[in-house]
Amino acid sequence: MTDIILKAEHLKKVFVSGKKSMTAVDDVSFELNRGECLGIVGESGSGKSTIAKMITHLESVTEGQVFLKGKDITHVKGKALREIYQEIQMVFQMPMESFDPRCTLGDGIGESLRNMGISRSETGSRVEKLLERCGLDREFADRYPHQVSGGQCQRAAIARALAVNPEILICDEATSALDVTVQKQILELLIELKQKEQLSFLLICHDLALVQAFCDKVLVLYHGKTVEYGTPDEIINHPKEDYTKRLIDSVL
Ligand SMILES: Nc1ncnc2c1ncn2[C@@H]1O[C@H](COP(=O)(O)OP(=O)(O)OP(=O)(O)O)[C@@H](O)[C@H]1O
Repeated sequence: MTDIILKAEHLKKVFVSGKKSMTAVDDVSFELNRGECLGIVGESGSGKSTIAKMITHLESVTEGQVFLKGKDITHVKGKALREIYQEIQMVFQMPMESFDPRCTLGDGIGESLRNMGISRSETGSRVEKLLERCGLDREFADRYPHQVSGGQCQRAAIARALAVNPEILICDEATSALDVTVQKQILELLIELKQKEQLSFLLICHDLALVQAFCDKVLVLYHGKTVEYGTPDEIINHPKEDYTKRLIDSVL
């Protein structure tokens, strides 16, 4: 039996500004199985990040529902919302910008642990383990964001996301700002986390080669609507819709 960890049903987001309204996401549904990766692809402005933001409550949901392990989390607040933050973490495109330049990477990675009341020494040893899990030596804990490369900083950002032991990682263009070799190394890290630790992923990206290598299912968005939803082989090698064909031609 498949174990559905995250499910979206008929998600809709309308942004309202004065008298104008704009539908960014329109009737999007998907399922993410535990230990799998769902890729969300589509041109700029198609609504990919808005979906991630609705799931993580950075944006409210206009219509539809989000279920985490069967529980409706669409409108939860307070303690229940804090629990969701522990289960679902995000990794963004610009790792340098996501760390405070005045703090060491170790401080950044350990912040959520200290907020949970974990002692400084226990936090320190957990940070070292997290760094090692993400392929960085423990001495990186003492470095500042400007003292590491983009790839190392992204590893540290993944370590920070993993600190609260989440079950789902949402990677929003997490490798886009990195050069090709480093992208591959980060992808290998994500594959390891998926295979060894049964982490589940939502991968928002433009890179269909990455989608092919890493995703179990793919959702293609166009103007906020689902164009296709299937396996990478179905979507990339046998696209049914013209939009998907054009998208593939433009990036492969
Ligand atoms: N807070 C907001 N207020 C109004 N409109 C917004 C807001 N956030 C996003 N939008 C609009 O919603 C649409 C979808 O944006 P979104 O960021 O989800 O696209 P995307 O597919 O992630 O794009 P990209 O690949 O460029 O990051 C865009 O037209 C965008 O301008």
